[in-house]
Amino acid sequence: MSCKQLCITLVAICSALLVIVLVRTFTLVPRKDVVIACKTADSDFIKLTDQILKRFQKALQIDTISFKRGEYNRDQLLLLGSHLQKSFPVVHSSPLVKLDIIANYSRLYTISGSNTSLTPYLLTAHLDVVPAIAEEWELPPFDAQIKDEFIYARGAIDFKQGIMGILEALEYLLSKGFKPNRSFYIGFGHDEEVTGVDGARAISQELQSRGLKQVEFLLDEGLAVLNGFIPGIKKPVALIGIGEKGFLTLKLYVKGEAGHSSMPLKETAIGILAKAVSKIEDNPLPSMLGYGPEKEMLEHLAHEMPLAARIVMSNLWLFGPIVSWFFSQKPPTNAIIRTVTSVTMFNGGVKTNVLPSDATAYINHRIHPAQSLQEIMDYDRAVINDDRVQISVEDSMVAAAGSPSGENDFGYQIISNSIRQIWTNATTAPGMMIGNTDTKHYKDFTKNIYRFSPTVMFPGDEKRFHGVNERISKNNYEQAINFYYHIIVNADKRLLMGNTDTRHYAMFTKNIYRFCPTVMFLGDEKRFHGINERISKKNYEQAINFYYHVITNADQRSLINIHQHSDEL
Ligand SMILES: CCCCCCCC/C=C\CCCCCCCC(=O)N[C@@H](CC(N)=O)C(=O)O
Repeated sequence: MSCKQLCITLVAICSALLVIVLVRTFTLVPRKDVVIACKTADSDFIKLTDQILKRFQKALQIDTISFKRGEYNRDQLLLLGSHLQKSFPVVHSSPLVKLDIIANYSRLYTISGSNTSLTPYLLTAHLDVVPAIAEEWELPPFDAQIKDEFIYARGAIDFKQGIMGILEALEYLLSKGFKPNRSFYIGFGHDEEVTGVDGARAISQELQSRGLKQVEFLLDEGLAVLNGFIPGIKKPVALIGIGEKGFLTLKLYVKGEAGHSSMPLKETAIGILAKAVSKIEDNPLPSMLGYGPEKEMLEHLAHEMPLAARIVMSNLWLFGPIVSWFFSQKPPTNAIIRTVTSVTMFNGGVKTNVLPSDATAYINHRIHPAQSLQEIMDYDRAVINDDRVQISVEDSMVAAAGSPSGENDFGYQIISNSIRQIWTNATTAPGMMIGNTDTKHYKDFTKNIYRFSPTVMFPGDEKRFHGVNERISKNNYEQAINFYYHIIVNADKRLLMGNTDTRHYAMFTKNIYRFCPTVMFLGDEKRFHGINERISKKNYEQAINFYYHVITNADQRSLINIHQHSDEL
């Protein structure tokens, strides 16, 4: 090949790449329905009254701690149960609501809708919390005191705002005479923090034993309304978890030889294990960017970014390695691109002058959906590369596949629209839940599983999960209640509203109307996208005349000149 031919080929390749890059950059724009913003002045806005605030604080003061599987504060769970019972009298006395206590502490509410042809949906949350080291907190973790408009308490964002928010919304709706069309379930597990095997699993079994085969969608705790977490985006980003990382907890064990510390061996069990753990920390797993839900997330968000970032994020096939490096720099973004590794426990030795007879460490991996448990085990074994370290699986779960997040996916769009009604300046996108939830116990009921917590977060707040100073602002708790209100109201519809092309014109006007000049009788609705779609000749004539009048009427300067027929002029 001559030099000239080489140059032409290179220019052709670069031009082709440029075209692909630009086409992707400007065509990846997600669905945006026109939603009616929820305003504090709305007649159905649920205001955070003193009473509502007090019962939330009371729920937070009850320390429903889970310690390990089967080990949780049973008395406190019962106390929380009676607090819910007292706080929501309408919910607990409504003929539309049936409550079952499952496995002694978990709660399953069945809310009966009038239209049995609609598939029910499921809202879930958990009653338990993780322990808290009180001395490290600014305010005591189980007092629920308020400072600078924030309520500080263990469970404030994980996840008693969900429990109380859902019940406040339902109490309000029922007290206003709400009678749902679509049935729904509310499941509150009591041991989510220790994998939900006693609570959520039992709720799921109860639903199965009732013959429930399918739910339309499931909404559980999950990602949040994030401010400043995603490089390049200033506005809040509400991420809806469509997938969930798996986990793998490995036990590393080294058998040593006890003896007198005055005559040490070259290496002790603790020393051998420390080296293994150190190698694990020094060798993070590779980035999987582009192979899981994070790809969809970045492609959804690209159009919100400045041009350079937009080009990069729309074309991960080309710029993946740069983005991987960038995302690796901070724990929250690092968590979404790879399987992460945390050494969470290390035990060895019994006395200062005794050589340890053994040592144990636990490694907790959160697994990216593109990787298998076996791959991670093999990786660790190769990195440790020391047969004296025995590796065994303590617990595991494979990652959950991505739930649908398309333009016509009912559950996803209901959640996305409800979010945008509350956080009107937020953009929504599918994401990957980096922690684990109770959703694993419900996966047989639907592939439409979504994980979203109505929690507003700023950088640094992620450390409050299971950490110190967990808190929620009063305003955010009010938003959480109203978010669940809208979920219940929106999900009660049969079909997605705004399922038309109008969303593509939303930027031009807020005056968007949807009407078909079609005469319908009961039963005709099945003809839409069904069989025997038809229109009468007369109706078609009416349709023509309807559009004639739309055009002539809209041609007026203002409403006063509207007339019925031209012969009336
Ligand atoms: C670019 C986007 C970055 C994403 C940033 C995420 C910021 C933080 C948002 C949500 C964090 C969610 C993590 C909390 C998990 C809460 C649930 C939980 O704790 N589950 C337990 C359950 C268990 N024992 O299996 C868990 O350990 O995961």
